[in-house]
Amino acid sequence: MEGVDYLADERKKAQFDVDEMKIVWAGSRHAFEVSDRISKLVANDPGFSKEERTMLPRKELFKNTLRKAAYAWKLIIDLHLSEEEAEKLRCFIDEPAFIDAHWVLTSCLTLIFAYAKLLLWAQRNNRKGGCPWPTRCKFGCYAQTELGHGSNVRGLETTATFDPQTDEFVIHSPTLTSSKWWPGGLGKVSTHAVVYARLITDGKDHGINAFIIQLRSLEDHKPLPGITIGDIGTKFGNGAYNTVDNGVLRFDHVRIPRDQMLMSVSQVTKVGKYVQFDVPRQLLYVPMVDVRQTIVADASTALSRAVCIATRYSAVRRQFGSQNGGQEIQVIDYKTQQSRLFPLLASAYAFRFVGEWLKRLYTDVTQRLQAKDFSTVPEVHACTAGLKSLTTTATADGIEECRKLCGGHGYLCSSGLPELFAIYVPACTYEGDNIVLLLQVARYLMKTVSQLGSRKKPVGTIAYMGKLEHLMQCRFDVEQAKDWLKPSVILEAFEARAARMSVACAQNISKFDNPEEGFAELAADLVEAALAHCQLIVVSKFIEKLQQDIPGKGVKQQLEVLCGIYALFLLHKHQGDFLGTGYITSKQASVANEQLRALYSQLRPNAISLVDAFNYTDHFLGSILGRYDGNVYPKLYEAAWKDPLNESDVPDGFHEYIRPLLKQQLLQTARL
Ligand SMILES: CCCCCCC/C=C/C(=O)SCCNC(=O)CCNC(=O)[C@H](O)C(C)(C)COP(=O)(O)OP(=O)(O)OC[C@H]1O[C@@H](n2cnc3c(N)ncnc32)[C@H](O)[C@@H]1OP(=O)(O)O
Ligand SMILES: Cc1cc2nc3c(=O)[nH]c(=O)nc-3n(C[C@H](O)[C@H](O)[C@H](O)COP(=O)(O)OP(=O)(O)OC[C@H]3O[C@@H](n4cnc5c(N)ncnc54)[C@H](O)[C@@H]3O)c2cc1C
Repeated sequence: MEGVDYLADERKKAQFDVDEMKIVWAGSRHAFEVSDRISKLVANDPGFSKEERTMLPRKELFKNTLRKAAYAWKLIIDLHLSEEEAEKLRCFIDEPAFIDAHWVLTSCLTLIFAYAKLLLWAQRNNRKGGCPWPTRCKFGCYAQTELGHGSNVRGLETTATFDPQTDEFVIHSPTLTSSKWWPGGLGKVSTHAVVYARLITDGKDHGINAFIIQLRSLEDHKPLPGITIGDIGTKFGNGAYNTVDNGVLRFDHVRIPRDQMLMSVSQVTKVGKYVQFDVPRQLLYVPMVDVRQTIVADASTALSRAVCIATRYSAVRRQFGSQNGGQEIQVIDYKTQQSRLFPLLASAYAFRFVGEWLKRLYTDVTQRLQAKDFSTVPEVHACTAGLKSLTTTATADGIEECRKLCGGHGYLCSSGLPELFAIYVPACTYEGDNIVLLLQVARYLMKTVSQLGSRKKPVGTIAYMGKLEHLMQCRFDVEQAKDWLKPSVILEAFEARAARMSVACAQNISKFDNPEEGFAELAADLVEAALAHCQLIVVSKFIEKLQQDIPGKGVKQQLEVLCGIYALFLLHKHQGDFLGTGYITSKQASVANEQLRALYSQLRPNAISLVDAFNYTDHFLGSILGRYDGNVYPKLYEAAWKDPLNESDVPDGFHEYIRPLLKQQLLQTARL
């Protein structure tokens, strides 16, 4: 970095080896090197400039995204980038694009293909030597959601009716509400789609299945006969997610060959016989599990960006307290600023580690699926659904909090925060609404509690339920603030809270004659119990990370501080749960808060270096407030003049609208 470093004094305060922390954040030395190299490649290439993105009209914006995607594609080929490098390229280009759904979702379709040797379509194409979907010469999207049906997948209306005469399925959108609505990449780019539709043979409805359907001509890109496609319209925020062509799609009796059904869970034979395989139907939902775990991994990236911006700016910004004409106080030194900012910094690290763990859990389940072992599917579904919900809600709220932490300047697009929020906030909705997903976790927990008496021992993330008797009775028996730093103490507190909340829900449900009615009535409590369970997972994975060998001067100590802040901040925020379930007393809660304040003070000198450890380029941050060198004011001033409104002193429309008003006012004044 060239020029004066206005944050140099802050950087000198660090009590740990920042370079080693960069490796912990990246996951490994290799991951760091790839990430560092690719982020610099993107930052130094004017082809990936993000300037003016928030000022472009939609059509120009979208065209620019197509240009960037094509350019990225060319780089991947010319530079022979590996999958890992290409994935980093996608991340650092930092522009949601039609291609995201293609990359993310088609990769898990590969899994379905690999798993299901039953896939006739794939077999046929392999025989010919051609490459079946997914391939880089076609663009795909994931067309599940409809105008009238999103969360309730079983309620989808699109039909796939088998015609044994021609050995084809007839794909149809019978109502307006059955129009596919939202799929990213569908509106203007995709040539193919994985379409979820109700399978009908011989007049019988067999529920939802997936089909691969060509949508557009590979010659002139026009929709194929019987297919209507378009973009669904401009979305929230300037720039932001408007780079993506979320689309609408209708079918008018479109015919596709029988072998374009994804026959991983069931099959339709040539004579129209429906055969269900001896595998769970939930395998059809595996793509959602895959994307959810990716979203968890991405949450730490989005949150850490916002936190990096807010932390650097909080060290630059000064308000009040000037003595004898000296400098005012850095806002980062206010305890209120620390109590809002540092838990977000700790959350970014916590989400990083839980994301790494979830990836391993997901890799494990994919290997098991190939060996036809479905035993861990329910747990992986609960973990991906719950952690997707927890991390995206906290990240979206956290980005908005960072905007507020930056005062008025945070509201400027040049702070990078409004666009980051607008791009990120739909993560709370896509790939499953966050409340709907927590209710899935709650179902899993209620099932676990109901099976506790049986011989089935709870394992994995619900293993703690196996010691329910102890967790229902134990009391927190330490008095000193520093006791709250012991991992065993923290863990037991979170386990007892989660277990007690689940058991209370189960007991209340059992008071209803109909358990489904009880579940519906108690849904709000169940969501809180599910959240408590998910928070326990995040805390326990952070603690597990600390049990590893972590090299580098002071690195482990900083992570211990962050872990303590994450856990004690949650304890403070959800004090009602911990007190209500009777595990701690109000005195102990207040002692925990005392410890939390002490941890904020320990973190303070390391704050800037802890965000430097994310190793983000200024290009990726896209924020004047978060600049590495802290040179905020001159750059804000300079940027203001680049706004199109400042191209002339007298704005367009002045002579047309304002001047006549001024004249009128002058006349009125003269008359008086
Ligand atoms: C890197 C970022 C890129 C970002 C790109 C973003 C692109 C966005 C794409 C999308 O948004 S795609 C569309 C995503 N849509 C959804 O997520 C819909 C949400 N709804 C659902 O997932 C499900 O319908 C449901 C709400 C989870 C379940 O509904 P329902 O109660 O009707 O149950 P069933 O469907 O009958 O399921 C019963 C049984 O199945 C288990 N289960 C549910 N989902 C899964 C799953 N994904 N994996 C494994 N198992 C699953 C569920 O727990 C039940 O189990 P049992 O209780 O019977 O044991
Ligand atoms: C940017 C973006 C990209 C997307 N990309 C794709 C894509 O590529 N492919 C695709 O198929 N889809 C896509 N989607 C659609 C997305 O998956 C759905 O919008 C999402 O699953 C939520 O469903 P919904 O819109 O039906 O919400 P709804 O279910 O209608 O939610 C509305 C409200 O009802 C509540 N609610 C719903 N059901 C329950 C319940 N059982 N109990 C309690 N409360 C409930 C919710 O919490 C929410 O508050 C995308 C959406 C967005 C915003």
